[in-house]
Amino acid sequence: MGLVKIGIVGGGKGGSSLYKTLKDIEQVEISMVCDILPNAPALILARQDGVATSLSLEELCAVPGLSLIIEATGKEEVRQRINLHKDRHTALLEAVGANLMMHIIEEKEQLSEMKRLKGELDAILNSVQEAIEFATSDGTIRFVNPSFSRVTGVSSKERIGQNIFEASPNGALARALRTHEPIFAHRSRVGGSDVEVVSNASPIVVDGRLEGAVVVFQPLTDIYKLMEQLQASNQVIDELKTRINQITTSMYTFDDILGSHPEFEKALDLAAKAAKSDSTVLISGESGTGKELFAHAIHAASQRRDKPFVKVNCAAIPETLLESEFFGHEKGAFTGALKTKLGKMELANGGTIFLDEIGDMNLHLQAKLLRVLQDMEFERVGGTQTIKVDVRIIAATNRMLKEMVKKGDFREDLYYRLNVVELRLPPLRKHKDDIPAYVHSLVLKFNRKFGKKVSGLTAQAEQLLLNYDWPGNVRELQNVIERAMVTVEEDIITRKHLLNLVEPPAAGESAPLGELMPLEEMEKRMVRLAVQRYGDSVEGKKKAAQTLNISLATLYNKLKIIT
Ligand SMILES: Nc1ncnc2c1ncn2[C@@H]1O[C@H](COP(=O)(O)OP(=O)(O)OP(=O)(O)O)[C@@H](O)[C@H]1O
Repeated sequence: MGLVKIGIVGGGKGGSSLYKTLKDIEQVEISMVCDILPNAPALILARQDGVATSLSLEELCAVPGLSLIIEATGKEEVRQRINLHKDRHTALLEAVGANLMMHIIEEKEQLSEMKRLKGELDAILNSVQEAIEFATSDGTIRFVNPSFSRVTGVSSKERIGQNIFEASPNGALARALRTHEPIFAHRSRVGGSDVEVVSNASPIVVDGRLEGAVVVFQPLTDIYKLMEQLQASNQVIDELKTRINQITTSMYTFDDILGSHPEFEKALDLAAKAAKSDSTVLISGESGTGKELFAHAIHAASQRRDKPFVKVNCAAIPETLLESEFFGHEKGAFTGALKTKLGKMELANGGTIFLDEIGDMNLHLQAKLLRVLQDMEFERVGGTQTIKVDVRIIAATNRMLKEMVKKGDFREDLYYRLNVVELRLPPLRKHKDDIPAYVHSLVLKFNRKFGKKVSGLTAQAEQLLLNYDWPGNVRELQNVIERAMVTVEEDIITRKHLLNLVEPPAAGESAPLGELMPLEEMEKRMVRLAVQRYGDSVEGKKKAAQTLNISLATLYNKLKIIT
């Protein structure tokens, strides 16, 4: 269809509303608008749009090719004049007819808009997972979406037309209609089905009048399923957190171990061989000789290097918890066991477990550990299921296990089971030749840490270190060098920086240990000596307290009095 060219006569209220409606219709071209008043509203609009305007009716009638003239003044006289001047092919539509036509156009537009909205709404309602039901104010059910039938098993055919006050009188929809109030998180069964649901319903009020209400609901099973999934995910997260906190990979390798004294080299060779096998290793040596360092290095050089390295300090775990620490526990196994917890054995699966201070493990647990070493099987505390693991054992002790076996404090069978490869680390006093190399590497390390440029030690200072007996071994040497590096202001460590650190305390406190002195004085000296030896760190203080056979808290109290 070609363009319908229209002229509008009359630019008042009627003319301008006609103008507005017609100008948006694609097939229509408004050729001209005329009125005797230059500022008639339709004329202003037309000018804004670039549409021709005129003050003369005759001029409008003369526009060539006009299909239609709409007379919007409602005046008989105007109609007659148009008839007189218009081309005989041009139709004339009077205001009444024009209004009717406009009304039809508007209705048609509204209808197509409603159709579009309905299409969109249908698509939404049909695609949502939640069930939706609508009822009018008298309770007649008018609409259910496909999810409604999926959730309840009741077809839309069955449901639509029923009355909600009979079908589901206690449901959220009926309540919203009764109370005119929204209803939230309402739990009920859908009438006509056995499905328990959680619903939200809202009344629909138009111009203050209740038109109906709509309910949206989900079956409880879906919500339970989600909750279960959430709980399961949380449990996995918790377990992973625990694992991450407890598992470390080995932090040191053989490259971090210094020492070339023949006796020390023997230990290194044996450790390197042990790393290639899967055998259990028992590392013995005084405190601070590097037992843990060796354990790390063995793991790092073994086939298991990419698997966990889990350390258990057998002396630090309270006896009552030792078993649960090792083997884990089931939820509710004892008061405080709020959830299932994996033990160190399970955490170390595939890797290495380092049993530090093994000599401090009680006999009951020794028996259990022996069984585990033999079968690599155990049960969690409070559990019945046998758990099988593949773990390499490295144990360490600074106690004379053999002596303990003789006294009956350590199981002989366990001792032999652990002692497959025995690695004895010599005390530092037995390989003092290595001291210069240790010192060199420590000076480099602390230069980096403290931002200093210390080049080394004077010969006298070095001699002082070589004369000392190093009861705390390499750890004590580390502490001494660290303290000296903190105090040194020059670029070389001299004897004076070390004196207080490696010699018995000066004047007043200098009585050799063979001499008698007040017990109180003796205690102070021992506390000082222990902290000097093991260092100021918490770990150092723990060891000092352990060696002095007092609790950490007591050690802190004594230090407060001394300083
Ligand atoms: N041969 C070594 N080369 C370099 N550093 C060493 C050596 N031996 C020990 N160390 C260092 O000394 C410190 C103490 O070592 P480690 O903790 O391994 O001793 P330990 O024998 O396990 O002590 P404890 O029995 O008190 O637990 C660590 O910082 C370690 O890195």
